[in-house]
Amino acid sequence: DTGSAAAIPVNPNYDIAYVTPVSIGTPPQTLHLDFDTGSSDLWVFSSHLPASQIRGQTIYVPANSSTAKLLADHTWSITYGDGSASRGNVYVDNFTVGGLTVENQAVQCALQVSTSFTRESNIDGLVGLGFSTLNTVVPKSQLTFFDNAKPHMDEPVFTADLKWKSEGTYDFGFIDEKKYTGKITYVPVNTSPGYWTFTSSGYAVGSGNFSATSIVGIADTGTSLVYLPPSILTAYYRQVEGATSSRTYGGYVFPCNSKLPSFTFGIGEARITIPSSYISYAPVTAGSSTCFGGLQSSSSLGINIWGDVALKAAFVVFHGGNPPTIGWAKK
Ligand SMILES: O[C@H]1CN[C@@H](c2nc(-c3ccc(C(F)(F)F)cc3)no2)C1
Repeated sequence: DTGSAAAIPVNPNYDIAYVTPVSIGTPPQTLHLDFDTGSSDLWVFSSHLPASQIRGQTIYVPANSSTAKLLADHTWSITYGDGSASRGNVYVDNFTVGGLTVENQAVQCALQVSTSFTRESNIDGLVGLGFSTLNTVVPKSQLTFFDNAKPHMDEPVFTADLKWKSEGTYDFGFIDEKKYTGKITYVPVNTSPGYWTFTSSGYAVGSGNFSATSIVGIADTGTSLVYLPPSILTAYYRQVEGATSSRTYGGYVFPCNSKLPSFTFGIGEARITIPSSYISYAPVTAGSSTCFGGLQSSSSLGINIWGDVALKAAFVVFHGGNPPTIGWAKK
């Protein structure tokens, strides 16, 4: 089996997150979910939520699905990197992404979501594509959509082709040669942390020399920006007129009309270059002439994160073989 579905920016001006249409249950209920390789819970806004916590999201109503079954006495609770959170109970139902169906997928129904989820009216929930060891369902943890689908897939892979301010694609079960140029460079993945953790071979700022240095980080489709060690940030932003690390805005900001260098990172011998336009991420507040950078410091996170600002510069293969690997190609 294979599947292919759109990755649609939730905001027309800034790539805060991407959502993908999925079908759940019988008859199918279509929701738009944020595919997140940095977590492993599949949860949705549901009919169990108080109306006060719903603001335009589409909800999943298990009672309206003839194939929904409650997973009795199972609950879940999750908190994301930005402090947003949700919790609830668990059903199993048919779950389809771009023509690829998993029967008896655990669909975690929200009974409570934090205000940041309520405010994000274009996200109806998340599909975790991390390793199933991170799933929060108790007393028995559940498998991700990818783990459930893998045995039925032509190849045990999914690919991310995210795009700057436009619609990209998530493919499941096959690698579309038309979506990239040159070759795909695969590197090992350390699955122990439960994320797609790999080691980049170094970086370069603009047209400067490549600095060969191992950067351990995660490929996280659910994170908007790139978070790297302070030394790399200093090397980058010292090339940007008027750039400062702002306590007010919680990161590097600069005048929106400043000229920005590109940023290149290494995958083995291969090089992926993030264009400067991706790094001038967004005005700090609507209409401001001060912009927030797409590269920020990971010093407060304890982990380096290659989020959407990096991922959308490449075609990325999440290969769920034994052992799993991650592949990067230019496009
Ligand atoms: O936890 C790490 C795993 N991947 C990262 C992630 N973060 C979110 C997220 C999505 C939507 C929202 C909200 F709608 F604004 F509330 C908040 C966070 N999804 O994946 C961080």
